[in-house]
Amino acid sequence: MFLIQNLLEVIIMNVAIIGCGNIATYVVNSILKGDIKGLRLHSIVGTPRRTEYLKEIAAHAECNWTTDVSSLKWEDIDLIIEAAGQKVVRDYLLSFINRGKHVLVISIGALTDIDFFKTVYTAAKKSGSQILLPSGAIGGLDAIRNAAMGELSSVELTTKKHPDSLKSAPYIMENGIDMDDLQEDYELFRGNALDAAKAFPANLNVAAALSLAGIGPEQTMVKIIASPHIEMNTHEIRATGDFGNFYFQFENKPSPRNIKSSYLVNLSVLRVLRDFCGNRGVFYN
Ligand SMILES: NC(=O)C1=CN([C@@H]2O[C@H](COP(=O)(O)OP(=O)(O)OC[C@H]3O[C@@H](n4cnc5c(N)ncnc54)[C@H](O)[C@@H]3O)[C@@H](O)[C@H]2O)C=CC1
Ligand SMILES: O=C([O-])CC(=O)C(=O)O
Repeated sequence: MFLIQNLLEVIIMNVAIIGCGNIATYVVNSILKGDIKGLRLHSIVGTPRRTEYLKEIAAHAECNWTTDVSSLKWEDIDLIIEAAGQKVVRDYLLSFINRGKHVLVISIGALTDIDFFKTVYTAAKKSGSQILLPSGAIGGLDAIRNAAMGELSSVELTTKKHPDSLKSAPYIMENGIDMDDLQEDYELFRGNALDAAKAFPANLNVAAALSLAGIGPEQTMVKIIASPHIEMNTHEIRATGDFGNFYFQFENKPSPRNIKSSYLVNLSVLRVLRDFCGNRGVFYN
């Protein structure tokens, strides 16, 4: 086993990271510190305003910088990490896969469009690409998937976040919701995971991940609460089926670089990348 581990670690993959925000910065730091053996930083794609900080920390890495995904040097890249938002997934994921690249997708909300998901899945089977979907800010998806092998009758997610984390969401803007003077919990949204991931694209990717593991985006029910006194990003999952029922509660610290995202997401991406690179000999799911 020890020998196999060492052999696996010799295989180095060139990685391109899209996004220069919280998750991208965490991943770049992890690669540069040697926390993900098997990955070499090849390219970083960022919007001009956001690249400066990352350029400082990656100053000594021989890394290509670009502001445009289409200008990546494809032939040298093995793995692409999307840490930029659902639009990037919708715009580019299929082209990555058709080129045979492996892709880690963190903005899973884009995959709630089932026709898009099927197209991506079919293309990946054809090209041999692996699509890595971290569980992100939640967990328990193994239990959801297990339960879905039988009759999984209901899956519900209740997400509670501070209004500051939610106020730039399209749903808030479009409905002119003012949360500045909120004194108590306020239910913002009740609907399915498909609509939740669209309405709160930077907040409800968890709903998408949960739904794809279980009974799908249209059947998975979501409640979103703005909570002015809460300090943690809280996600509660309830599921019922012929197995019985379960309840998970996640009380996540917000990431220091982005209060919208839980720090657990960064750890989840790190863990998936380590597993993918074979740094661990055991596959957990
Ligand atoms: N699956 C999950 O549990 C979670 C998923 N997410 C997703 O991860 C995404 C990233 O999260 P954070 O790093 O915390 O957000 P962030 O806002 O700190 O960073 C996102 C970065 O992507 C950049 N970006 C946007 N479009 C781009 C493009 N076309 N090319 C290059 N860069 C682009 C932005 O300028 C920004 O710097 C979120 O937008 C959200 O969709 C976030 C938290 C949990
Ligand atoms: O980080 C979180 O708590 C959840 C989140 O933003 C998302 O799912 O997009």
